[in-house]
Amino acid sequence: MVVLVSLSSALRNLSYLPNPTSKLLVSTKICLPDSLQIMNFSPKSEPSSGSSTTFQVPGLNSDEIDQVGEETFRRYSLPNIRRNGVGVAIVWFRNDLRVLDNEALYQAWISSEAVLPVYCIDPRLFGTTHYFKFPKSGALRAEFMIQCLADLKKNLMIWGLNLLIQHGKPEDILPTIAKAFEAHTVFAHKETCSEEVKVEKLVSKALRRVVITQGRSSDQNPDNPRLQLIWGSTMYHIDDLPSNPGSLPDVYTQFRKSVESKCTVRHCFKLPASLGPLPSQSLDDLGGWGCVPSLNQLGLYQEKGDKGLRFVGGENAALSRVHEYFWKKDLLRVYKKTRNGMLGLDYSTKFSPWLTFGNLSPRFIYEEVKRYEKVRQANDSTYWVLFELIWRDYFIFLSIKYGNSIFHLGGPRNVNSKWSQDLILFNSWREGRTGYPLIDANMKELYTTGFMSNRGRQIVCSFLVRDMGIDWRMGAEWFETCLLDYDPCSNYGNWTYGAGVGNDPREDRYFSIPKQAQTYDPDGEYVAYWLPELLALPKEKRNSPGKEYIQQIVPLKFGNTNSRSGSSYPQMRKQKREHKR
Ligand SMILES: Cc1cc2nc3c(=O)[nH]c(=O)nc-3n(C[C@H](O)[C@H](O)[C@H](O)COP(=O)(O)OP(=O)(O)OC[C@H]3O[C@@H](n4cnc5c(N)ncnc54)[C@H](O)[C@@H]3O)c2cc1C
Ligand SMILES: Nc1ncnc2c1ncn2[C@@H]1O[C@H](COP(=O)(O)OP(=O)(O)OP(=O)(O)O)[C@@H](O)[C@H]1O
Repeated sequence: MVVLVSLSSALRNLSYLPNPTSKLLVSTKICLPDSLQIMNFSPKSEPSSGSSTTFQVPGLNSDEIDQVGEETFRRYSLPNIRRNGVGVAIVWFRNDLRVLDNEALYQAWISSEAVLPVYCIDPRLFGTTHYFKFPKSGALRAEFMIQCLADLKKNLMIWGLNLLIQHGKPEDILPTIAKAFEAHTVFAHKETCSEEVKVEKLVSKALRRVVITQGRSSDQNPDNPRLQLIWGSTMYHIDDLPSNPGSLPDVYTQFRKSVESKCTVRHCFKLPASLGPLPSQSLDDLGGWGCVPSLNQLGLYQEKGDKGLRFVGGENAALSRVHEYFWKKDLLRVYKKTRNGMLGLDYSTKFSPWLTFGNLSPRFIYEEVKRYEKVRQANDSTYWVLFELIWRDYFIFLSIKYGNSIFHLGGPRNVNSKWSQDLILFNSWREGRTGYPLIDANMKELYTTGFMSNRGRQIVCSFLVRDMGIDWRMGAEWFETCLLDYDPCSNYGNWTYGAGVGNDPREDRYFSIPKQAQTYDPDGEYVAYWLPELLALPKEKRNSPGKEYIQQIVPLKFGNTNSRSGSSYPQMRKQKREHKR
């Protein structure tokens, strides 16, 4: 009856089904690409200059990851809860690839007798970016997504369900499935940007055309399935905001103070003992459950990077990273002091890729911070993780307030500036060949791993838009391709902010490279890690190697000295106004 079997045993027996209650599941295999058949977690210690190994995030082995998953799910289980619904409900998984604190999944379960979880591999995700036609999803992010799907399928099976994986547009797939399964509702999480909202509208419209006749009594159920959208991506719920998103303050600090004083964070949704059963209908007409795709099947190829961070996708890895960062390594205690680092696993939480795919709920992080504050200590650092998550909320809500203007050149403030689209300059930035080690190292890290620190992102953004004068959207779209944690709201929100077309009260944010290097990479450890040719240089020369490195492609806007001391630059006046985020 209780379906919560050991994650370790489920992994070991990937081809068997842990839930004996479901007829459909018997003899079904989790169909995984070869690269996922054995997830071999091999944690390594911290990176150091010159080392060329990859470092897995989280740095736990597979048994530890399973154990953390099991313990967390146990803490969040609510075995006595009863469902009271009828018929079949569909869960359309989008950027909410988790079981815990997933309100769409919970609502589907409570309002039905059987739940069918579905994921659509939408070809539009693998098209090109809007203006500059870069790949819309780089191979690293696609690989992370594949891992998320495999992990979700596994967790759903543990809870008595499965994941139907289909290739195609949700507006084509969901109505067909709703019809075949006579579903009364498709539950999904609401998104905010126009591309995603457009798909929601198309799905909703297509569902309205589906007429379900069989087995329904008209007084109990509507004739056609409906799309029920649920809010679930932010820490503060949209319905709890002090005003509707259209009237929210433009400036972050005002937004933060307002939500902190007037709102509370809702509790996470707990889990019943089983989410099953699945609907009794056969999936034969749909070709079975579908496979977790391989990178090849998505038309992508990724050379294996041999250094830097390697994130593991999925909810179990996400929960394990929270456990590792907060409890095992006790790093939450010092987060505020370390968060501006650039090298290694532990200077910051690294939660962002899992937040983007919804493997991790921000409310869960909030509850873990509060638990840590009770059990261990509360200080500036414990608060600061929440402070940063409010930045994330802020950009999500701003995307509602400002709509498509966050993607436009003039940004939300419709600023009219001159920008260049010089491809020689842009490509030198993109490929890490600018002649500035701090820029080049960060861009190589992004390309190799799909990740870059927040400090690095601010520096390379400032360099591209302020020193090179390049159209900020080129930078934003390259980030869209490469980042594992790419999220339209945070990405375009931060880029408009950095380019001076967003809602930053300071319009002249300039990050001086020599000053940044001196403060955040004083011994050149970071640049030498990504640019091993600098290793042989004395530490103080690595960020200002002169002729020992490639020629600088542009001078810096406020002086081009690479002196280690930041105090004598003509740009100091500007630097004092650098916004410390
Ligand atoms: C130009 C630029 C582009 C960016 N693009 C993205 C993006 O596409 N997706 C994304 O998630 N973040 C983006 N960020 C924000 C930030 O850099 C990353 O969230 C952060 O580096 C992720 O690392 P972490 O999880 O270790 O962060 P931590 O420092 O540990 O912060 C914890 C969490 O707070 C949130 N957070 C922190 N800083 C920000 C911020 N400035 N804006 C929004 N949320 C924040 C993230 O969810 C993060 O996981 C961008 C920043 C810049 C300057
Ligand atoms: N999730 C998303 N990720 C990236 N870009 C998005 C997303 N959602 C919407 N956009 C962008 O929003 C814009 C669509 O808005 P709009 O209709 O104003 O554009 P458009 O008229 O096609 O663009 P333009 O007139 O600027 O060429 C596009 O730039 C599109 O790429």
